Amino acid sequence: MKQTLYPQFQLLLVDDEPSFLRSMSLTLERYGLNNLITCADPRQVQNIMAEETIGLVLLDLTMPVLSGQELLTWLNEEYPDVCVIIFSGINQVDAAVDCVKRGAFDYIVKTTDQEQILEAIKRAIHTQELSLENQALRAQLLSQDLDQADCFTDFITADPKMMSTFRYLESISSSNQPVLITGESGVGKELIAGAIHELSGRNGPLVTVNVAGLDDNIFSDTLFGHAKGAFTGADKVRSGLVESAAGGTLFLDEIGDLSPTSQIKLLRLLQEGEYYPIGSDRPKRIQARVIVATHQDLVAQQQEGNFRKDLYYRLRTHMVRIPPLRERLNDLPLLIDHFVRSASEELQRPPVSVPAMLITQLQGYEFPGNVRELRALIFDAVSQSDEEELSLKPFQSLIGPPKAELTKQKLSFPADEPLPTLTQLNKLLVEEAMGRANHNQSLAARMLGISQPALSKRIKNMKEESE
Ligand SMILES: Nc1ncnc2c1ncn2[C@@H]1O[C@H](COP(=O)(O)OP(=O)(O)OP(=O)(O)O)[C@@H](O)[C@H]1O
Repeated sequence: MKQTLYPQFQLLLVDDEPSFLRSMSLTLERYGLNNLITCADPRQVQNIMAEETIGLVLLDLTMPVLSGQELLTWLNEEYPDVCVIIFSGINQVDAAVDCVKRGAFDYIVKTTDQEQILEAIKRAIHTQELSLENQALRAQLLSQDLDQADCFTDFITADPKMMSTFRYLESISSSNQPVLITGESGVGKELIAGAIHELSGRNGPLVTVNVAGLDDNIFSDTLFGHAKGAFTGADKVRSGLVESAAGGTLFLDEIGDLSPTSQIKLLRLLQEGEYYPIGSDRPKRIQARVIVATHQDLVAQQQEGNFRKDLYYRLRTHMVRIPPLRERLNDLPLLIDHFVRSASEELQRPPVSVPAMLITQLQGYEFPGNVRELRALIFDAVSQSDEEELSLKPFQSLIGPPKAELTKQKLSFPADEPLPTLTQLNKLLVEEAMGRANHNQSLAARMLGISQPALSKRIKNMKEESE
């Protein structure tokens, strides 16, 4: 019968002492870790890595010819997705810190008891499995229908709505018409602008201008440039950013904040394809595609008379809305994993594991700052974490203190009375939470450990049942 191998990727055990290799492989196999390759010659590691599918390397620190440190540095550069655990005969803090800085997942002293060694290995396997699962999911979702999935790799998502947005953006990639990107602050509009630019295959640069707070003179000067002597201080010709973006893309961020006069100039630029540098009567042609973004509701802005209707209609030829994070909570695990990895890399720390309850609890949070807020929280949490688990401190004020453990004593059911049904208990809990939260559904949902839409559905069902 064919033996089942575990884990799904191979573990590579490298040590110049054959006796340690033998005893360690026996121990690992005894605990069901049988997908193992051993190597007593560190010079062979490069070949093995190239030929096999290694997910975790257990590496001896002190070896002749090629030290564990050298190999670790090489592995971290060539195979950054592979976890490396360092084994060493020496119990030295300096050595451990150095290895972690070089990218080791953990540092273990050989004399440490076997349980501890196995725990570290299991943790590394778990981290690696999650990461492979996430990679596979993304690859599957991205490759399914997209022709240019590479252009979207910076935007982490597995959300079906975002996938159809990506497909739409692919379909308009060769258009010269403007694209309007809407969505709350921090949802990733700038990342999407970058993806649109890449998709277009234009050779010129992507030039970004935040137009919020620019008065009309600065807007015109920044975008269109000026002729020599156009105004006091204009002692030489200045070409504007429209010209810098020639052959590429001009991305105007925060377009909802554009002044009324600048709105007319932008409309003319889009309609005529021409502009005048300040102080010049010779028009220039725009040779860039324009992308604009805003977190404002342009329809409401228009109705209030703050944004020109004709400009809005010109801009919305191609329009995409990026949903807020609370509308695509399924992306939370992917995003958390991504930010934990980038934060660990940036802070030069081994990756920490993420407590599963964090994701459940964050599903009740509104994320007013969207992905930008999540990113900042994770970076803060990684910097405050101990070696193994992501610190929950930065999340405490959002998700509340850890839930008190429910004990039988706290729920008292008199033995001589019938038990309440689950439906009754459900109703009681919902009513209690809504009362405590002063009828704020988001807050109540957080107390109950469910999402706000899930609570809203329950309340609706309860109402229907009581009618
Ligand atoms: N889906 C995502 N995957 C990875 N990182 C993301 C994602 N969405 C946003 N980010 C990150 O969150 C931060 C904010 O993103 P970005 O600046 O693109 O948002 P925005 O919608 O343009 O915000 P604003 O309206 O405030 O300009 C950036 O650091 C960005 O890299």
